[in-house]
Amino acid sequence: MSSHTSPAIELRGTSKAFRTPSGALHTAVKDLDLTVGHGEFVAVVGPTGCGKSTTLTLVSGLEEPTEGDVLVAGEPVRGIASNVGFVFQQDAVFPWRSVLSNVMAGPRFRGVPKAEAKVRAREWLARVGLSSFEDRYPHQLSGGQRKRVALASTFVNDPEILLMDEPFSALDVQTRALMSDELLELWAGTGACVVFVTHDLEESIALADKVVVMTAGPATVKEVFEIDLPRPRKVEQVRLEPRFVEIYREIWSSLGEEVRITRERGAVDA
Ligand SMILES: Nc1ncnc2c1ncn2[C@@H]1O[C@H](COP(=O)(O)OP(=O)(O)OP(=O)(O)O)[C@@H](O)[C@H]1O
Repeated sequence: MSSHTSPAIELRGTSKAFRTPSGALHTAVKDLDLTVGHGEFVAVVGPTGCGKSTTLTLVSGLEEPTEGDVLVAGEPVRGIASNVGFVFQQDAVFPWRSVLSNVMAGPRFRGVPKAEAKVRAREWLARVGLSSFEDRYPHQLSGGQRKRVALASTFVNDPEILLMDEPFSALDVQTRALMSDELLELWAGTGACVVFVTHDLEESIALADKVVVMTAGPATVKEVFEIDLPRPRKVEQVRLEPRFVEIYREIWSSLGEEVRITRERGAVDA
């Protein structure tokens, strides 16, 4: 039974090793301890290839840890749970379904009657500003609009946990800032906790309550920074504040070191 006295997500001494095609073991995540509270927005930053996505796949139940525990609401993760939503870099939309049908799909799969699923889908389409696009197909939308469909399709299922893996990295800079603001607005009303993986330190500070810096691979938590910027935030405004710049410098001095280690390894491997 899940309990609100337990954190939303807890990884304890978690490791994950993959068998490579040559038969060797590759450790992607090692002795990782991480706690995410209910309703908390946590961003995870780290050098490329360090194990950020693997950490998300462990929380999602798509992969099992080799060692240690992965708990959601105090219970070990077994398979993909229905209270977890995902948004990835690639838009997880059905190309053959209209916008409305895409947003209805999650509730329909969960057994919600068609009429009710339609009402809920329309509510979320209104919130992401796509009411007049409900009959369109994904290929008839811009990248930002497709991302809004993906967000509506995720939030319509009332997820308690939202896992996001570089969701906005394929978007242009302006659309990216708009989507970040929209995400904050959508999230604010839900009480869901978010784990948001990104390469972009500015994005992580603008969005999150906590920024987790991962080490050069295998991933483990190096440092956790509390982001004491007030909410509600607008990403384009908050990044100009002196406190933002201070936090950026502080985190970069930790993250930059791991990025350098990763680069130097790359130079040696080359
Ligand atoms: N299924 C797999 N089999 C073998 N190795 C894997 C597998 N999945 C990931 N890896 C390896 O584990 C390491 C961590 O990968 P992961 O995708 O978690 O990193 P990341 O930090 O998300 O990377 P990026 O920032 O570049 O997206 C990498 O070296 C990757 O090659």
